[in-house]
Amino acid sequence: MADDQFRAGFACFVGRPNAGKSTLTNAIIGQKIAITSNKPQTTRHIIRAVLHRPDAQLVLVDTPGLHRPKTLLGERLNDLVRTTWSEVDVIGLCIPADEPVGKGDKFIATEIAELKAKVVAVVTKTDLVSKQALAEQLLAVSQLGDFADVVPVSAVAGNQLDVLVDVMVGHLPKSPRLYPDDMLTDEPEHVLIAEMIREAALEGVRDELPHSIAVLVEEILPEERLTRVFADVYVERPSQKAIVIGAGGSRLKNIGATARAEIEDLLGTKVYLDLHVRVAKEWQRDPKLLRRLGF
Ligand SMILES: Nc1nc2c(ncn2[C@@H]2O[C@H](COP(=O)(O)OP(=O)(O)OP(=O)(O)O)[C@@H](O)[C@H]2O)c(=O)[nH]1
Repeated sequence: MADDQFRAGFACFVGRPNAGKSTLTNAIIGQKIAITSNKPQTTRHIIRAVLHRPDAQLVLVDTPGLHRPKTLLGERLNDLVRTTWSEVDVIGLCIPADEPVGKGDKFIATEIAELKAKVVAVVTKTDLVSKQALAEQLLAVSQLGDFADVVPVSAVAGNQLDVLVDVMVGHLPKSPRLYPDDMLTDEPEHVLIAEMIREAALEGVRDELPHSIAVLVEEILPEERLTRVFADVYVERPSQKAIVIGAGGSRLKNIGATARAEIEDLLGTKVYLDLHVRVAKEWQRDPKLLRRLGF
């Protein structure tokens, strides 16, 4: 491949909560980097993952969903989303195949139409609908805006992912590589680890808890035979602390076991995980704590 033909650039997936953005990012990269959950709005950090090809380098940026800001956290998240949108070359607007195109999709489509990025409409979760329903959805989606392309995919079934990547790469500018060949993500390890713990802590808890949990990794200590990880799980109220810990500490034990297995995969060493649950009243409204938590 001649160097002057090489393409490289940034892309992100946007769409309403639960549209399948994180799952799609993971499926494309083939490694669990962004954090998925069946609860809306759990993606907190911008996580870049780099897809290397002989002819191109696609840098994926994961953003949280835009939503009505009710707290300082909500406002910061929205600022973060808009900043990201303005910096990428390609935006994949994700719309699930199994839900009608709605006001939320229209709102996002209109917002991103103003940007320099090429917009590719991505109809996600195609494994959930019939061919007929998919055809109708593709039509409805194409009427939503002036898209560079419309691509149906299923991240779960692994359908059309290569087509989507080809299309996105085609819209990247000609550019030399932006990152070294062996780099998959530029997120510091502690952010990935915090997300793994957060994801484990969210499993199976009530719907109102997700926004009340935050995780801060205090220390990562590599030793000869294992790595010690010290982390705090922040909740807003004592009642939430009780939920996270569970009867006799049983839930916290499970959270620790699940997260530890993932952290061991990430670090490639045995891990000793020290988890503490702390109550920080209204952490979502506390600028100092938000900054410590990386927002
Ligand atoms: N059947 C099916 N389910 C999917 C597919 N992609 C995502 N999902 C499910 O849809 C839900 C939401 O997926 P996420 O990837 O977390 O969605 P998101 O858009 O990142 O969500 P937010 O973080 O809330 O913005 C999860 O339960 C996924 O398992 C798919 O291709 N097929």
